[in-house]
Amino acid sequence: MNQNLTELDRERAMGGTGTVSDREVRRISLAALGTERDRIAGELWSAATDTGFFQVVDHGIDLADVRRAFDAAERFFALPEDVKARYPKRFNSGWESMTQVRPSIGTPDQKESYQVTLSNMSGLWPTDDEVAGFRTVIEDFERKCRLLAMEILSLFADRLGFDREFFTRAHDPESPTYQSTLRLLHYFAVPEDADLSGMWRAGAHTDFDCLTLLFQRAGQGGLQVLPGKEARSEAWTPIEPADEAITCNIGDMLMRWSDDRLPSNFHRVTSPGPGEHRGARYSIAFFAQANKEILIESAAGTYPPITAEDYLQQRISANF
Ligand SMILES: O=C(O)CCC(=O)C(=O)O
Ligand SMILES: [Fe+2]
Repeated sequence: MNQNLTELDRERAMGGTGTVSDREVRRISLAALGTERDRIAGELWSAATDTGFFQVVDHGIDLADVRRAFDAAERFFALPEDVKARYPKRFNSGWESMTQVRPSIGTPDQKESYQVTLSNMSGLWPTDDEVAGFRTVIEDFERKCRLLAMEILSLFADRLGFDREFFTRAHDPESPTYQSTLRLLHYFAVPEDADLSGMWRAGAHTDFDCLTLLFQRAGQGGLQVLPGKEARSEAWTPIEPADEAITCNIGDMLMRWSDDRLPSNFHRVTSPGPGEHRGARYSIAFFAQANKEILIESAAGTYPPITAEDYLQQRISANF
């Protein structure tokens, strides 16, 4: 059922350049999660309610696993176009190149992506001859990201008055209705003489999901964020990429579920400016998106209830 999504109106209004503003990017260590759960939950809640984004370190995903996933992604994107075209995007799985047009800016993101949604991968995995070991590495990384995302969401569940396993049940990977997605992203290198005016590597948007884990590589900057509460300021803060930190975004599903207590935040990826590094940029995002049949309800009635399936359908069709 189609509803008029306020998120789309918000996004359409966010196409300007805005300004750049330094803000503190909170880094939260998860090392003591076993013994200091309440303290860490408090730190995450405070960062998330203030700004909607934060970084986690000591998160339990080994750097070697992150590097293996990036290596697999680079080998996939290095395939000839006609090979990648054997695995075309189908809903939120498979490969696409320059087809995502954000409602904010109306021009295609200057990137290609390959998405993995476990319930919808039939015929979409490259063969071992094309990219050796790809499926094993990526499935393993998806699982590690999912477990971490569920851990972080369980800390929010406590504060929202949900039981600790609430989000884990809502993101069940064994179900054919699973729709959480691991997305590999490749932003193209930019030739010296290219005119980039009006072009974005990724136009301003909020994520459709509950929580995003975003992995960036040192030296490949460009991500800028705008805290949910300060969206009107259009003052964007660059996030310095670091291999060991995961940048976390609250997405719109969780904003709805929390009656806006946890604001989603706008973010975007700029094209290299004059004198900036023009090489390729790779990133990986895990989107925790509740299974299709799950009803996203806001207790105080800020939003009408909607199934996660309808919600995602509408957001995806506004982008592709
Ligand atoms: O590549 C990035 O740093 C951001 C990607 C992103 O925001 C997205 O795909 O939703
Ligand atoms: Fe995003």
